[in-house]
Amino acid sequence: MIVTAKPLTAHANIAILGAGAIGQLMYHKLCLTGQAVQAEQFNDVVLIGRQPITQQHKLQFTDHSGQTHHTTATILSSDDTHLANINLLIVCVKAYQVENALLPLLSKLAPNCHVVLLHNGLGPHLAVSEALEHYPALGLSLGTTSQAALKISQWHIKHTGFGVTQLGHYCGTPLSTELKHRLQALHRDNQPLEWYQPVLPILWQKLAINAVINPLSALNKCANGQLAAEEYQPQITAIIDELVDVAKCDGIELDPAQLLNRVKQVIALTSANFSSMYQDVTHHRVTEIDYINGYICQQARRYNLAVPTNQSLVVKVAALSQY
Ligand SMILES: NC(=O)C1=CN([C@@H]2O[C@H](COP(=O)(O)OP(=O)(O)OC[C@H]3O[C@@H](n4cnc5c(N)ncnc54)[C@H](OP(=O)(O)O)[C@@H]3O)[C@@H](O)[C@H]2O)C=CC1
Ligand SMILES: CC(C)(CO)C(=O)C(=O)O
Repeated sequence: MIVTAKPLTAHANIAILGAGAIGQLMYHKLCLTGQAVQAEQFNDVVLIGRQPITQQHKLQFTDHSGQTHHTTATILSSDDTHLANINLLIVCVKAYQVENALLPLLSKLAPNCHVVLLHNGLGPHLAVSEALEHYPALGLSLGTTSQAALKISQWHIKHTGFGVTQLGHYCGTPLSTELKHRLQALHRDNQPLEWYQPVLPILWQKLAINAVINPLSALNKCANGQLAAEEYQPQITAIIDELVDVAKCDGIELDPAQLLNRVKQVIALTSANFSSMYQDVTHHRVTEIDYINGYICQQARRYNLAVPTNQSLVVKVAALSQY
């Protein structure tokens, strides 16, 4: 199916920062309706890339049924004046890229723009919410997705995994009902979009999943499913127990037994997957360890808690990343 985007107009009011795998997935999910006639109605989305000038690019999206869709997207440069029209900005860069990518944009967005952070790990929301204090009409929501996408080439992605996208308000002006409704497009292929208030407990739960699966799979060079083996269980329990203690000091009550069950469930559900950290290490890319187990350690320091298991995983993964 070919959907032709109109040139950028004042109607373009949703921007996705980070034109990578998840950024392009969100773009397609927000734009494509399966019917060209409707697709034009949803031509209000642009991507923000690293290019110094705004460009139009042909994108390809291979959906879960193997069908490839072609669209033309506007890739906005980070100093395009059209940023002033953006009232919903979905940030889809890696956790360690959020501050550099987002903070310089804040003064250029519509004054009532709502920002949504959608990355693995935790931590960038602290710096972002501090920066938002200078922009009282802006708002911040946080989220996480279990959808997955693979970059086939720079402008071609494949939808590789299904799952829930979980979002919730964090600070500033809440997301308008109209934009919330518009985000329901993310749910169009029956993958749940869930709203949480407060959102942090759900993000800590996702953090637990990543804090167990990502470093253990990277260090043991194994698929997620192998972590069900008996030999990993003491370490898994220790990672979770430490995380639960830190979260408690942060005001988040988590049930360690429930969390352990959830982690085991995700290990089983994603048994054939190689985690993103395993893949980052294999391809000599920077990992998100500082925002996963590293975030647990950072918060533990604030509360004078010892988290030796998480600390040793941070050190070991950092050492692995040097080769
Ligand atoms: N891929 C997946 O299936 C899943 C990913 N996630 C999470 O989603 C987040 C994004 O992951 P993913 O999409 O895979 O990562 P990618 O590296 O594919 O995408 C990030 C994109 O952001 C771009 N970017 C970085 N900094 C800037 C900047 N300053 N200005 C403009 N663009 C910038 C990157 O460009 P460049 O490449 O040039 O750095 C890249 O295109 C991560 O936290 C990941 O853990 C969660 C669930 C599944
Ligand atoms: C859930 C999990 C562990 C799936 O592989 C993931 O989010 C990741 O790889 O980063």
